[in-house]
Amino acid sequence: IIKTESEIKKMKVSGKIAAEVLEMIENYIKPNISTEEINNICHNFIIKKKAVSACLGYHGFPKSICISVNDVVCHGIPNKNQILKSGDIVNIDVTIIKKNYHADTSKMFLVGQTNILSQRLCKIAQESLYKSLNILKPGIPLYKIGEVIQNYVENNNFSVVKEYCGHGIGRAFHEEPYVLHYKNKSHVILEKGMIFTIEPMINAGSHEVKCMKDGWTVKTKDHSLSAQYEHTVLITENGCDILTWQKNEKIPSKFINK
Ligand SMILES: CCc1ccsc1-c1ccc(O)c(O)c1
Ligand SMILES: [Mn+2]
Ligand SMILES: [Mn+2]
Repeated sequence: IIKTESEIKKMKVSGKIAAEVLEMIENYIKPNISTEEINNICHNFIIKKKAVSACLGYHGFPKSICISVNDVVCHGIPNKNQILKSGDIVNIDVTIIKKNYHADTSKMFLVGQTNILSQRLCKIAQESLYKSLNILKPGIPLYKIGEVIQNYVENNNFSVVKEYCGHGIGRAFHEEPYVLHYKNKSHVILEKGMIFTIEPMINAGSHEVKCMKDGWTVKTKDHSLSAQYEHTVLITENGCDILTWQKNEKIPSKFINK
């Protein structure tokens, strides 16, 4: 769905708030904090920004953000008995609504001392998102996103989760176009004014996942680590505008359009 100029203005405001939640929480991500506490800190910040969480109550989700630790792929439920420890890798996924317009973003946080595999998995996951962001402009086919991500991830001996995808976003949390993170044959062509997320989930082992009995928590089938990064992007005249960009976020120069 193509957004009008006034809708784009509102989406930029929402995107900034969602990015600020992830910037704000950074200093709290240390050993011995519970994921429930992280949820509450983020919830209160969102309220202070006169916004609301889009996750709370969405299909019955019980908390305000998703926190997915280690082999949890996505939709981890904040829990007072889940205490972060040194070596954990943690995805915090934030979706807020401000004046009816959504913005959705997530990133990885490394707790204390993490091992080389954890660091490499997070790096490749983030770079796969950046490589896809770098090709975005009106006229390119949507399937190029999945092609770029899957090629980069598999060339680095990791795998791409297939069960979950990126999505159009605006007045609704999820709308067309749906954005696959692996090779596909979508006929959709990117147009100026399109707004959607790209949110690749990358596993250290097999791409296979399974949902836990709580009906939410998704884990890797082989218990390997998983990492995810997500941005909400706007397709512009000559490229894209990352609406959930963080102030100190930088695309390593090797990914800047030559
Ligand atoms: C907790 C929100 C939720 C519930 C069912 S799917 C989902 C979700 C979580 C993170 C997302 O980035 C997303 O697009 C959807
Ligand atoms: Mn998200
Ligand atoms: Mn999303």
